[in-house]
Amino acid sequence: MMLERRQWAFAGGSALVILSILLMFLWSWPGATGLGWPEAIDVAGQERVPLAPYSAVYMDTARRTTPEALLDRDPPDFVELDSRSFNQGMSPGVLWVAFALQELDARPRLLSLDNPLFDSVTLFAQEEGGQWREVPRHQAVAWDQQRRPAWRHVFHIEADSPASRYLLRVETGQNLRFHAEIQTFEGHQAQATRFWLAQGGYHGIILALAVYNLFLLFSLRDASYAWYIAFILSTAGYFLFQRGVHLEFFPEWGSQTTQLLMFLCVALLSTFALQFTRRFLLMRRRDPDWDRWLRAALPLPLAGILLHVWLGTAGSVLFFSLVALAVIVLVVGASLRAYHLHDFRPALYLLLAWAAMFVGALLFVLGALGILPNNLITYYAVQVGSALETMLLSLALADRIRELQSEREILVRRGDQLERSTLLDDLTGLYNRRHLDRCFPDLVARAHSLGSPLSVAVIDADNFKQVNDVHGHAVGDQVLIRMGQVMADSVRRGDMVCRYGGEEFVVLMPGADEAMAGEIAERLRRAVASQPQPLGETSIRQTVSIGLATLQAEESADSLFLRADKALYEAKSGGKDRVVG
Ligand SMILES: Nc1nc2c(ncn2[C@@H]2O[C@H](COP(=O)(O)OP(=O)(O)OP(=O)(O)O)[C@@H](O)[C@H]2O)c(=O)[nH]1
Repeated sequence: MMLERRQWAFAGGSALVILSILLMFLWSWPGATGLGWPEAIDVAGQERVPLAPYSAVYMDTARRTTPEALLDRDPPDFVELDSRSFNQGMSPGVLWVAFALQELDARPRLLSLDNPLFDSVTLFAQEEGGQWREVPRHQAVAWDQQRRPAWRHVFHIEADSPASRYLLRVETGQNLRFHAEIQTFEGHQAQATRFWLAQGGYHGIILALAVYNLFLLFSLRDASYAWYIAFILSTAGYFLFQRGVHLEFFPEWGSQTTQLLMFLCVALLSTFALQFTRRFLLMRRRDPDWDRWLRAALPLPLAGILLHVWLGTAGSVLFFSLVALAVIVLVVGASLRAYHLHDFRPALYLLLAWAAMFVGALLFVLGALGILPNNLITYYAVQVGSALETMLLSLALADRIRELQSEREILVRRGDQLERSTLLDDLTGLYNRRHLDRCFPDLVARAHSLGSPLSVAVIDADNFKQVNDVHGHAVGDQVLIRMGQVMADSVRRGDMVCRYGGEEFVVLMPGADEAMAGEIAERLRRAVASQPQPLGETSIRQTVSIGLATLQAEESADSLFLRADKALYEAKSGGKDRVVG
């Protein structure tokens, strides 16, 4: 019984929700209406007046080309739109904007649209007799000083014969979003100047950073610089085409070519962003799991270009929006992982860079949706975000080099330590036999080539077995350590003292002839004998026997060593605690 009541409640609730959605849908469904004219705009004394608040907007899915054809239908079949922000997303038809103008003041006016990428934009004015005529396009002076129709959809509203009613027709296969203003010539000029300043500033920053990082690429030979340059150039390319900068120089390119170039730039910048992130964060080595996802996403942008013809403009916009979203999720995820999981500090700059771009895009979208005012800040927000992103990425690269260098230094230091530890004797800290074997032949060769003397002493502790037997191995070790210190202190700087093994030592004396070597060896013998190893109340006096030999002409290292060893044998058999050589 309980279960049944619950089922009823569930069904009732669902029905209520579905009903309210249906009602909301019907409520918001725009009905067909006749063409209504909004209140006439009074532009007198104003430099720039936005058109949106003073206009009525209609969607004509039959895509009629003239006002006569549009108004001919009875009952009318076009639909009045609620929005006054000229932002319809992907357009299902032709947008008609109706507005009326009050008598103009003495200054001529222009109607200017900020989006240059529409397929066709026409302005119609109603004559006294009721018939419609096409308003001529504004002839602008281009970069080559030639006058030609403005590429930015600008219409010349004649001052002497102001028509009271106007119809603006906008047709496009892409996003139907624009901002329109009625401007004086001066207002128009000021806007154009600001536009070129902003574009010049943005592309200047990108170019400067591209050149700077190109130098770094050549000197550091790190592929992440190449991917960075490719990424910022394709991003700049996107803005160049999106803003219509190229149309100033190539007005014949038109909206279709521009659209394709924009898709190409988005595909390239997505690919380069992925590659840059993979390389920058050394993902193949440090985060292979996440790297697999980035690699899997790599072919997507290219596929979008290949599928472009089949997808059409609307499909391509959707496809590339999804690709861009996937790329953002992947690169932000990779940066977060690098920072949090692997403590890679440069990833923080990367995150800041993506955040700058994201905030810029958000402001732009909010401006476009009419949630924020559609002003200079929101209009240029993406480009400002992109410029900030570019600079932060450049900082990220610098920080990364510093981080990698310090990592490398630690490795080198560790390597040095390792290298040193393989050359030194564990017990005494003197050089070990391996180092002696490596250096001895080199020193002999150098002595021969320079004609300088070289002597070698082979030293053996006397009766050392007794020390071990009487006092134990640990005390024996202490005696060996102390002997090593005393020997190292007794020789000259540049002489090399090695522990050859057990209680046997070797001293190489470059530059020491027979006499000098004898002096050094005698000093060493005396020093060892006169500095006993303290042991509780008493001490252990240790002596050494030394065999000496000095390099002869063309003698080999082996022969020199053998002679010194023989001399040691003589010193031992001669009574120990002496130098023979
Ligand atoms: N404590 C200690 N003893 C060592 C070490 N290496 C070798 N010995 C000892 O040194 C002693 C060498 O003894 P022998 O070769 O008989 O020579 P000796 O007693 O010094 O006699 P002579 O060389 O003839 O004067 C042995 O008892 C070895 O165990 C070491 O690293 N530590």
